[in-house]
Amino acid sequence: MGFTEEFDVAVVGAGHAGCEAAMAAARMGLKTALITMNLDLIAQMSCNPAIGGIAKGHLVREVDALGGVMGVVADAVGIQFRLLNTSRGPAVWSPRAQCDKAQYRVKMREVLEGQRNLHIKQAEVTDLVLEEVGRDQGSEIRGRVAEDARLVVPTLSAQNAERMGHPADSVEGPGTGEAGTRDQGSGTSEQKRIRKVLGLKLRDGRRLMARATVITTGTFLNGLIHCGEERYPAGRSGEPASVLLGEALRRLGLRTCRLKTGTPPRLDGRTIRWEAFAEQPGDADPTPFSFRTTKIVQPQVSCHIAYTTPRTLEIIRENVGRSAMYSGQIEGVGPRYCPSIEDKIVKFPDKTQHQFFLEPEGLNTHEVYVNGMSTSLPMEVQAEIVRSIPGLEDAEMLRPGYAIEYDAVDATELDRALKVKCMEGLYLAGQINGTSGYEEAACQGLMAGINAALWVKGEAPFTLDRTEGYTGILIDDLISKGTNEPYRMFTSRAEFRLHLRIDNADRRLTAYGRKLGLVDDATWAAYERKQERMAALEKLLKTKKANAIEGPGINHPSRDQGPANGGQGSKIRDQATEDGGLVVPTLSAESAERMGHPVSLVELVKANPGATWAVLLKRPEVTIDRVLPALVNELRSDPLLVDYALISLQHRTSLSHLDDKERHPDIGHPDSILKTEDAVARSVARNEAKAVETEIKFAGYLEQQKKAIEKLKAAEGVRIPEWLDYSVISGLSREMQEKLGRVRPETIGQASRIPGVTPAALGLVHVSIRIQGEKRARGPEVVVA
Ligand SMILES: Cc1cc2nc3c(=O)[nH]c(=O)nc-3n(C[C@H](O)[C@H](O)[C@H](O)COP(=O)(O)OP(=O)(O)OC[C@H]3O[C@@H](n4cnc5c(N)ncnc54)[C@H](O)[C@@H]3O)c2cc1C
Ligand SMILES: NC(=O)c1ccc[n+]([C@@H]2O[C@H](COP(=O)([O-])OP(=O)(O)OC[C@H]3O[C@@H](n4cnc5c(N)ncnc54)[C@H](O)[C@@H]3O)[C@@H](O)[C@H]2O)c1
Repeated sequence: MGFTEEFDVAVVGAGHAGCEAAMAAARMGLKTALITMNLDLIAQMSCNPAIGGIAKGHLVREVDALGGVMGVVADAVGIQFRLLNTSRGPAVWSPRAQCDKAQYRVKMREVLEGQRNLHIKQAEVTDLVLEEVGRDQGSEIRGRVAEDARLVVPTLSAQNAERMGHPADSVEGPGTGEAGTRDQGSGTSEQKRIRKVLGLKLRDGRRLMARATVITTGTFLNGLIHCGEERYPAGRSGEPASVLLGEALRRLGLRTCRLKTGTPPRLDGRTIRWEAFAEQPGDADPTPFSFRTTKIVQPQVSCHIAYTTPRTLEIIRENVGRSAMYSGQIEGVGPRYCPSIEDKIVKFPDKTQHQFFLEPEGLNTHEVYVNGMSTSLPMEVQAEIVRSIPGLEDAEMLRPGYAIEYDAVDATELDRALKVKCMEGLYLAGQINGTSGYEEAACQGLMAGINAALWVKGEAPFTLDRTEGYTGILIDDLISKGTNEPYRMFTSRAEFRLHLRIDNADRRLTAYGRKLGLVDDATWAAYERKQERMAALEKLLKTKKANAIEGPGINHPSRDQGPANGGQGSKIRDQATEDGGLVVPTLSAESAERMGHPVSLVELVKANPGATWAVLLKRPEVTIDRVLPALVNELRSDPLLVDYALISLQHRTSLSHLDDKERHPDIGHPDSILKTEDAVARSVARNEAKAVETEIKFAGYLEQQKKAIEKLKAAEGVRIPEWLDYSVISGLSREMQEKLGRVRPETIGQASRIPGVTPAALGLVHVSIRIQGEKRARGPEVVVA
């Protein structure tokens, strides 16, 4: 037996899921190992060097609110911040940042190395060390049979076995397991053996024993890269595939599927004729991801917008048969929402051009990411496509695009804690569960790391439901429905969008993070101060009557538009008639006048004598950005509210061009120029104020959603016991038995979201819980001969 080490939690893979999982377990006080193939590629961005974006930004905010690290790291290395979707309501605003890709890795490694209890190791994990602890959920324990996934006999020291709560003799000696059993796709988890993971085998001969394991191997399991007719095994370009671990996981008998994703070519920026493209600068006052970030330190850069030409489309059409995607070479299903360029041309033949973005990969490199041009066409065709775009005639390709196929596990094999149902101590997170995207990976990693730690501590799992966060929605979707294409988060997946905003992620989740031990004292104190600030602002707005107003910018909505006011030609509504995701609560002065509405706040105040600001804020055309300048004196005189006075400051468009001498913030003077850090403070203050506005403006809708949430929670409250036997429920069709048996939903609510499960079937299940429960309580029936 080689060198063996012991840990509480082992995390396999240091991608976006693995980093969060390992940090969470270590911060919860457990001795944690993070094992990854290459230490220099920790938190590598396999593709787009950007974090966030629509709905993904929500996930990053939730990770941050719970005490995760993705937001803090992205803020530290972000080189272009943009708040997306601001022409729509606050429910769907979402932060995005282009990041310095190399710096992201360096910063994440620094964070990991600074964490007590966390041991980072470079190694390839090839196998699991397992023992069998029983069969069927709730069935009797059938003796312990030591075996590993490859049926190589593991041994465990008596001391270690005892520490893990087993009699030492139960794990020594040769295994007698059923050789090579594959229990794949049987549809009835009752038949599955329940096994426990004791540790991991590494390729270098080491063993690493752990009480819980989180596997986060991304696209590496049996990864196969395709570039035109060429194909070869790899985990990502330049990195080996994880073949042995892939085989070991297949032998566990879990249902798996084959998925595909792709990446575009990268260009040398020195060979691009930049003046041919429209520049797209970032926001002047960047919106950070983390509630903890007070300053954006990196110089900010621009991206550029480009379009395909008719010649580009012609080249792709002529060569589409040579794309690995269309030649039949790729079996895996690709991401519908991040299609390759050849996919776009085949699926949308009427579109005459496609937009893409030229994005710098970092501050110290000339490498440029061609966002929107993912492809698996042969390299020479890729070069031709690039050259067909004016401005890229001489562009040199640093790396070609490619597609990759990989194994993913059917997430209906997991419970809500992301634990494999038929295994003890084994958790899966990230792309291995069929998702696509760094943020989708990070939120799962965090939840799996937390739950692995809780399991080791002997505590109940921590789960989130669909009403609490996008993280809860993602996990519920995965474990209830599984996926047969890479799963990506969208705001449209949320039933309660107005309730699940980026601005209130901390209100929704930080108390949980605190309880779990992931939110430190300083963060908690800052969170509490923020709640006080917002409560004070709400109180001011609800009590202060808008009798007389003065101040610059308050009379003309066009002059003081905040980010929510970008919608042009929007229709005014007497009431905000849709949720915050859809309403554009503003109108241009011109159209308001045409429609006979008061556009001047002064006029509005005159027309509503005695009304409080909160009452006026309920009107769609009145926004907090317009109201706060009128309250600047009150804001400045209250230490709790002074930050909100920042909102009335003006700013320059490009922060990176600000000279120190020019920076002289003078709160209350609207023509002051902001310092860089004030720009962040301003965006933070604006988002807080916007949150208060949203709560006031949409109070009616929020109340309605609250009722719907309570209803959903009631359905979630009806638990389906693990012992429920679907096969004996009279009237339940075989199809329903198969669907319910495969997922084994935890609640009636979850059962209702399994595709194809009918209300009638739910009724039968509901009744059977009682009938079978009473039967169990009576005990086995005695048959008298
Ligand atoms: C080519 C490509 C294109 C992509 N395109 C898109 C896209 O278009 N849209 C999109 O949303 N997402 C895309 N992604 C996906 C995005 O990169 C992932 O969703 C995200 O990185 C997943 O995070 P993760 O933590 O699950 O895995 P990863 O970030 O892939 O990390 C996996 C980690 O596991 C380690 N590892 C693997 N096997 C072992 C082993 N046996 N032992 C030890 N360590 C191991 C690896 O070294 C790595 O550190 C793409 C990925 C690739 C590779
Ligand atoms: N699309 C890809 O090719 C790709 C590749 C690798 C990874 N990913 C994963 O997906 C996520 C990003 O994918 P995506 O394509 O949906 O989102 P994105 O972040 O690239 O784009 C989100 C939205 O912003 C717009 N947008 C794109 N680039 C922009 C820019 N430079 N500035 C401003 N707006 C821009 C897009 O049109 C889209 O509406 C990443 O978080 C990553 O996990 C995507």
